[in-house]
Amino acid sequence: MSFSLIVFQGPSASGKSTLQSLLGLPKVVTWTSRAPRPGEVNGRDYHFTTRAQLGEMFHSGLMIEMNEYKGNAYGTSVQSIRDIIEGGTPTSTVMEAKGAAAIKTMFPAQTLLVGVSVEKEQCRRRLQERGAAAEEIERRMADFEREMKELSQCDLIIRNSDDNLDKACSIIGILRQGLLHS
Ligand SMILES: Nc1nc2c(ncn2[C@@H]2O[C@H](COP(=O)(O)OP(=O)(O)O)[C@@H](O)[C@H]2O)c(=O)[nH]1
Ligand SMILES: Nc1ncnc2c1ncn2[C@@H]1O[C@H](COP(=O)(O)OP(=O)(O)O)[C@@H](O)[C@H]1O
Repeated sequence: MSFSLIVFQGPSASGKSTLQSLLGLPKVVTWTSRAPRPGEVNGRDYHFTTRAQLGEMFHSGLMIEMNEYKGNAYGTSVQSIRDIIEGGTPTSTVMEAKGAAAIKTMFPAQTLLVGVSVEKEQCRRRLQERGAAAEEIERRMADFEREMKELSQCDLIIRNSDDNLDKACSIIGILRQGLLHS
């Protein structure tokens, strides 16, 4: 396996960040206009910024892609992806479907798109447990079916249901072995 960029894609609370952490590779820190959640750290979880600054960066050619998700803007810097492709050290990131497709189109041979699937009601419960407000939960659940369909663009799909975490961990373990020892 010669992939240098692993992109996790899936509905909100499907478990993208959980599987990304289990994979244990360096992470691309992307940019967002959304407010930090409790416990999130600027520069570690995201570069938190304003929509205006993100737009300026995009129009100055500093961003490889910028996409909208549930009323907030998200984007990946050109430099962060260039560093990975040139450096060759496997690195991971999480993205919504359009950004993931854009990166795959730009770097097809280096990018592995990993879809994360889950049942709708489990997803809703996880969002509730994460302490999201009811309105926020409904906003994030509104496109659940579409987001599940969009997983068809992925190279592989990991089912991360409540009863399947062990198997999901095993798949991530195999993936890690393959990425680090190829
Ligand atoms: N296109 C794109 N999507 C991103 C980027 N960074 C994060 N995302 C995606 O934006 C969506 C919302 O992320 P977030 O607000 O952290 O909520 P989450 O869905 O609970 O992880 C998720 O699908 C992320 O994978 C980025 O740089 N570009
Ligand atoms: N297989 C699983 N079974 C039960 N809970 C899970 C599982 N995977 C993730 N979670 C929990 O679901 C919540 C959302 O996971 P997270 O990785 O933050 O999702 P995402 O990054 O897709 O928004 C977290 O509280 C996480 O601990």
